[in-house]
Amino acid sequence: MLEKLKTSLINSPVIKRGEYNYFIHPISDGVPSIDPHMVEEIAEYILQITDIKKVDTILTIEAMGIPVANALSLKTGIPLTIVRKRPYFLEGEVELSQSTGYSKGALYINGLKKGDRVIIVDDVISTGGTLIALVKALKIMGVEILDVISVIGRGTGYLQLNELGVEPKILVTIDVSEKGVEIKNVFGNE
Ligand SMILES: O=P(O)(O)OC[C@H]1O[C@H](OP(=O)(O)OP(=O)(O)O)[C@H](O)[C@@H]1O
Ligand SMILES: Nc1nc2[nH]cnc2c(=O)[nH]1
Repeated sequence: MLEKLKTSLINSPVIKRGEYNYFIHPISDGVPSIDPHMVEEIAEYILQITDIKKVDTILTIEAMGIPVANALSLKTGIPLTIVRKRPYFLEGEVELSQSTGYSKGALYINGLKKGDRVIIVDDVISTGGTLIALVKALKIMGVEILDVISVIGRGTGYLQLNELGVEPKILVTIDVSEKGVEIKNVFGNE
């Protein structure tokens, strides 16, 4: 399972962003181009491992969470809410600061209210900086997080989510070094 994802990940080029070994892959970068059959394979897999019935909206983060989250939204008919990188100044907008292994910035949540039940879908979890900030903000807002899914995982950042009471489901865990990408684990194959 997830053969297209695994095979393409193993061949991902790795560049330096500062000291950070950054892999380049269609799902996490849209580069070189995104194979819709790979997105379909991923979306199907996610629907097998998460209970989507009670979800009010699928929540993703601009930008590269969008392709997979949108595929899920189309397949399920559940609305898609995108956490953006620019403000909209709408009533109730929530700002949070995001940091990754190579960038810092602000994120803005609109369209969610207390009691909303969401699943968070993103493309990559690495330091966990993005999802930790988002989960903390959602808890303050009183939004109910039913599941957290990341297509690709690297490093140990996900462990800090455990401390927030969240067990992210990571479809494929990888190791990244200057030499390239290695597959460590596939979710459900434990
Ligand atoms: O676990 P972390 O260290 O936070 O890294 C994971 C985040 O990195 C990427 O976001 P980025 O801000 O690079 O934006 P992009 O999706 O627009 O590429 C990715 O989409 C994740 O949200
Ligand atoms: N494409 C890509 N996105 C990331 N987000 C956090 N780390 C990475 C990485 O190494 N590659």
